[in-house]
Amino acid sequence: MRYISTRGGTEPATFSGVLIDALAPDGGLYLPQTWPEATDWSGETSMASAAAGVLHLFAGQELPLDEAQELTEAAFASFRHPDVAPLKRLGDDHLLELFHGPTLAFKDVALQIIARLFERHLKARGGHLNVVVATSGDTGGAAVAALAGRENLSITVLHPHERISKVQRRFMTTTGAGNVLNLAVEGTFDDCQRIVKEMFADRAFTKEVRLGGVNSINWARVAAQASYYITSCAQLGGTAHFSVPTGNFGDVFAGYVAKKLGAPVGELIVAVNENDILDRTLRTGIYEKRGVTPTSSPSMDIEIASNFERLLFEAAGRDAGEVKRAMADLSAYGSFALESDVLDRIRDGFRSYKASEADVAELMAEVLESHGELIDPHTAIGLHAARKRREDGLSGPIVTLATAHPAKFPEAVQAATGQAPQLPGSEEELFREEERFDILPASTDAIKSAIRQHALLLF
Ligand SMILES: Cc1ncc(COP(=O)(O)O)c(C=O)c1O
Ligand SMILES: N[C@@H](CCOP(=O)(O)O)C(=O)O
Repeated sequence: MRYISTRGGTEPATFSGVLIDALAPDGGLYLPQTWPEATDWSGETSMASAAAGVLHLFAGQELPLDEAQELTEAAFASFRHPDVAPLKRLGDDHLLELFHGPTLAFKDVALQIIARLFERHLKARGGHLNVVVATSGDTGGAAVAALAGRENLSITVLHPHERISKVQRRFMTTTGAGNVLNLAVEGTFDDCQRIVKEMFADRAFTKEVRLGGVNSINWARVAAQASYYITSCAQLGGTAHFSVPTGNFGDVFAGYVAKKLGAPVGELIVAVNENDILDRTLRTGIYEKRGVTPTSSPSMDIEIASNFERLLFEAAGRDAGEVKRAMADLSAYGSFALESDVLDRIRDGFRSYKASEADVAELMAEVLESHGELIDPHTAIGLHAARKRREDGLSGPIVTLATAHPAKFPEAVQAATGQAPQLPGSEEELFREEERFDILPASTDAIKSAIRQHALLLF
């Protein structure tokens, strides 16, 4: 299996190459050169086995199946639930709980795997890697939990200053590990992501510090996340639709990948908060930036949905020219227009719904009252969209991805429900440990020099 860039400017790369590169050298995102033949996943109810199967499919002999299985079992050993991602029934709704990992969000699934893929790669090839990650709250914590203290790896996390929850921040800033650097950027998540992409675009810098990435720009992230779509369909015994709380479009794109691999994934519902750029795009065909508003679901306060580029490439018949045109328009004018045939192809598999802040609070309260369960604001947005879609006539099971534990957003959950969510287990220690982070302007040069200094201390 080889990988190509959505912008068409790179030689086909190997799975390891893509794992280490993260972003393609031409600024595009990697995708398999061709999709593998569809597989029958109907018996695949185990997360470790599904994830191993997917990784082996995409890596081929670079990661034999038995080694992949060992790796995914080790990755999920720290999860609090024996099923890793249990599927739960709530009246007419299905919730896929993806928050039983070390940092209580779905990001743990792929990050625990990627850390082990990196370690395996560095053991075989030598050298070190300075990982950089942009976060709107959850990827950062999951990456820190997965990489803190690992040999030959360092991690720098950029989060938007004062735009994430305290619990999210503490997951990143309290490890005390020497290989972790936290930078609070005076800007939005989109600024953090832009800075990461600008650093990757500077090939001299990338080589100098051996830059690595674990955001969903990294193909291995998206591939690993396809596994829970596969296990959900297997557990439900056939076709399932999915409602996905969406920001950077990585998770919902993983559903598209699972479908490409042969899993009976039905419709993919893009559930968004008041930062509704994706909903507007699916409705009008115009992707247009209007600025980001802070909401009670901060992880989804995103305007540049990085992985939409992968879908655009697919829907445009893999025309890299079309992708380059759209991305150039986005940076020059803050918007781009989809051709009508491209929009039709996207609408063929995807629908979108937006939840207001009032919808989110109302639904959190209703779920507590009707089912005695607390859900987090991101999950509430997914559930809201699933219910709307059912009202609009979609039949068959709709699985809502429960992407975070309610205790990551205690203020929002308590304000909506009157109940304070409890952190499971020893995470309460989070509030005893001292935080370590520096505040920096949203300047790529300032971040680069912080990374250089950190790397010099370590390697
Ligand atoms: C809790 C939570 N829900 C939903 C999302 C959105 O996922 P994606 O960015 O893959 O669209 C995120 C951020 O990634 C998140 O942290
Ligand atoms: N919501 C994310 C934003 C980064 O998304 P990623 O999937 O590209 O890592 C977060 O919580 O950090």
